Amino acid sequence: MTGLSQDLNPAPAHDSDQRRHIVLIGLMGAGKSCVGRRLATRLGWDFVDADSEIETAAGCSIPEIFERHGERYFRDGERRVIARLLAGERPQVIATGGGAYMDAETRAAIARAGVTVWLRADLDVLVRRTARRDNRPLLKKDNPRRVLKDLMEQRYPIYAQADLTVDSADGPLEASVTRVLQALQDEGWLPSDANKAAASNGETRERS
Ligand SMILES: Nc1ncnc2c1ncn2[C@@H]1O[C@H](COP(=O)(O)OP(=O)(O)OP(=O)(O)O)[C@@H](O)[C@H]1O
Ligand SMILES: O=C(O)C1=C[C@@H](O)[C@@H](O)[C@H](O)C1
Ligand SMILES: [Mg+2]
Repeated sequence: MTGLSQDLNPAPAHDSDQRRHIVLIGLMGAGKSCVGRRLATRLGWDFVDADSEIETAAGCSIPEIFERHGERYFRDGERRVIARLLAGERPQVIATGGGAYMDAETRAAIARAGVTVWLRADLDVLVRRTARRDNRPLLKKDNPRRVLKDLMEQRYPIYAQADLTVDSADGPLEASVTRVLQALQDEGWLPSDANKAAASNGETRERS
């Protein structure tokens, strides 16, 4: 049994006032990892990337998990890892993997423990961004654009259940981070001085 199979701590049921984490969802290349990391820095919060946590638990990379065990095994591990992250008491920014929110159990757990922000980007942007690296097994296909288009059709109606939707258009990364912060403040998920508080808070405290 690998570390990923052993990662079995489910999230407790949380009351609505315990929605303490900021959870980023969206397709591959939407910016969950890079926007999430910088958002955490601005807030002075912890940042955690579910994909990295899965790799640590499994002791190998995501492409290797897909190759050795298949997607279903990855999805089971992903569900357990995200449940464990959500159970953390300390508020954190959590970047999920692109498929995580499609799992009904994970969606329900996220809704109990956090506010969900969908980073939305259009097809051309996603194709361009994901072409830079070959670490996404679902896109190791002849026509990654077609795959992304199909995933948009399947996933966007579900992603739309997020509490907030923020455009992750091209341009300076910090502009996307500012849009996320502003949306969280506008909707009352963060105090209006959250960003200023971050200025004196220093660096991101990243786990593991
Ligand atoms: N808002 C943005 N503006 C400019 N570049 C961006 C933006 N968001 C992401 N990028 C770029 O796109 C690439 C992919 O971003 P990132 O890895 O954060 O996506 P992701 O949503 O975490 O994808 P995955 O689901 O595959 O983990 C990075 O090279 C990043 O620099
Ligand atoms: O969109 C997806 O299904 C995925 C996105 C990545 O973040 C990884 O979680 C993995 O490559 C699968
Ligand atoms: Mg990522």
